[in-house]
Amino acid sequence: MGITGSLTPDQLQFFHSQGYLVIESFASEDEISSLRKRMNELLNQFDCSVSSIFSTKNQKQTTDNYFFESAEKISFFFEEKAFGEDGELKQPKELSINKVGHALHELDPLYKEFTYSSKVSSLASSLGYRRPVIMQSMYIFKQPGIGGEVVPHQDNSFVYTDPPSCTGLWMALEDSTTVNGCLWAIPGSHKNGLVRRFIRGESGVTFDRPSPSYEQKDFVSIEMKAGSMIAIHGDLIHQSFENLSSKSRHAYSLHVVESDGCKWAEDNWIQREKMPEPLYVP
Ligand SMILES: O=C(O)CCC(=O)C(=O)O
Ligand SMILES: [Fe+2]
Repeated sequence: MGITGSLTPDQLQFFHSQGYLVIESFASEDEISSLRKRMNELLNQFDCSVSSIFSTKNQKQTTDNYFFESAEKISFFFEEKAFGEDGELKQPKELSINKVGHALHELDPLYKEFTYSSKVSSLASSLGYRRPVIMQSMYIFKQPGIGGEVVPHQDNSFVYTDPPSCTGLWMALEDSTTVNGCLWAIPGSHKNGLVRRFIRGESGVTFDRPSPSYEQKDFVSIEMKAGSMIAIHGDLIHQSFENLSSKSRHAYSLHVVESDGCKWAEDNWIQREKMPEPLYVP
């Protein structure tokens, strides 16, 4: 298909030594505003009053099913702190959603166009993918005041193939700073391997091991301008803090895996009838 890589040798060297790489101005202002506008339309169409996530009977089962089914849908997940003690939203739904996922990149034409664009393919090609498949997409809001923390983790724990092959592609749709909850990572931590997996079993999802504890001093903050993309090695330890500021921190996040010679794990939380189309084939 003639996909050529877009990264320079210096950029690749940085990625391999540090476990991440920020690519500035990956998306244009027009692309960012149209992705944001489209998300606003999707949010307006979302009727949370009829949503099954408000059901009180069999809450765990309902929540688990909503999560599992989101693998092939455009589903909405609330911020934990979105609700008051009365169970009602404390602010409008647009300011209550934590994320939208996990098949946005396949089902929404605009998100699909961006995800399957030559720039995303070139980036995947640079990173060495032969037959890359985007297994999940998320629009992450990190809402003002209530945007929840994301505890230290490795993306390979959630998006596992044998051998591991996940890379996170996370694009800032608004400036992301230490004030509104930017990403933090332990540079080089991808060299220490995968520490645990997130497994789907009979009674839901669990981690197979407890999390190690990490020292905050080992993390560096990764501030990014709107339109910048970060590629995150699947074994890199990264996190983000709660957003207590008055500014949101929207991002579009993709997780890509190799489908040529790497096997999707049958105990990953995402199980699909049909794998998504690869970005390109060898
Ligand atoms: O958006 C965040 O704060 C974290 C997202 C993340 O860890 C990911 O997309 O892999
Ligand atoms: Fe992550």
